[in-house]
Amino acid sequence: MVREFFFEQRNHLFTALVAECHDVLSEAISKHGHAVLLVSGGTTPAPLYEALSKSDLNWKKIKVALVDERWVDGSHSASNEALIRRSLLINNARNVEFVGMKTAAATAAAGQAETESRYQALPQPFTLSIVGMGIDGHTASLFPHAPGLAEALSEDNKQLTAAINAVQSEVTGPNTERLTLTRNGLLKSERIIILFTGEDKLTVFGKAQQPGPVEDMPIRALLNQEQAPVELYWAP
Ligand SMILES: O=C(O)[C@H](O)[C@@H](O)[C@H](O)[C@H](O)COP(=O)(O)O
Repeated sequence: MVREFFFEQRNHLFTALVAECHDVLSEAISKHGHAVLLVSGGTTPAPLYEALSKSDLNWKKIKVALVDERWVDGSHSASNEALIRRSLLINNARNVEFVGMKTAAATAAAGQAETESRYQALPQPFTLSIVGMGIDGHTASLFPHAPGLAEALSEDNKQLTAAINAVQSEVTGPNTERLTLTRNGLLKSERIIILFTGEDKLTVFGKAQQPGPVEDMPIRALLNQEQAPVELYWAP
């Protein structure tokens, strides 16, 4: 069951979402002495990250890691690590511990083992994962019918991360080589927040909430489960 939070304006959405992220992370620090925030890339979340970077959280107690990454260098315009460094690891959050996914390996598949060991070293459960959704129903880098998807979605796959080659997707652009949290990696979060905007994506999300193959709309992996509470934050 997804708790849905709809807003008439995006600025109202981001104001509310910053407050929730602040409360969730603060509560985790109070309870566990630390918090783990997993963040996605894309064009939507930067206002959230910029506002969150100014909040008075105890950032020394927080680890930030990626939900997924395009297999490009940190200097590349498509790098999610670069997005996070310029939009979240600034202001009060400028010194927060950050765990990236990209390694020196030539491909995501070759780099996955090193990235997996980085993520296995993160405290579990993760506190909060912020994920987006593409118009094709993907989330993280779990793209419909992509090579590597079945393994990444498998309930038997205990790996936290997987390599995906999103060659079929019409939304990835040239950066099809991806490293992503798996279904089970995502469900290690105490809370998952799905963040997207626009009427078109809301229509797609409504379709994803209907019965159908998870391979057709991989965001269904987050909807058809009882392990991690999921919230949707949406505005037009
Ligand atoms: O690496 C990425 O691009 C993201 O992790 C990806 O999963 C993103 O959340 C969706 O593609 C939505 O992207 P937009 O916010 O740009 O629509």
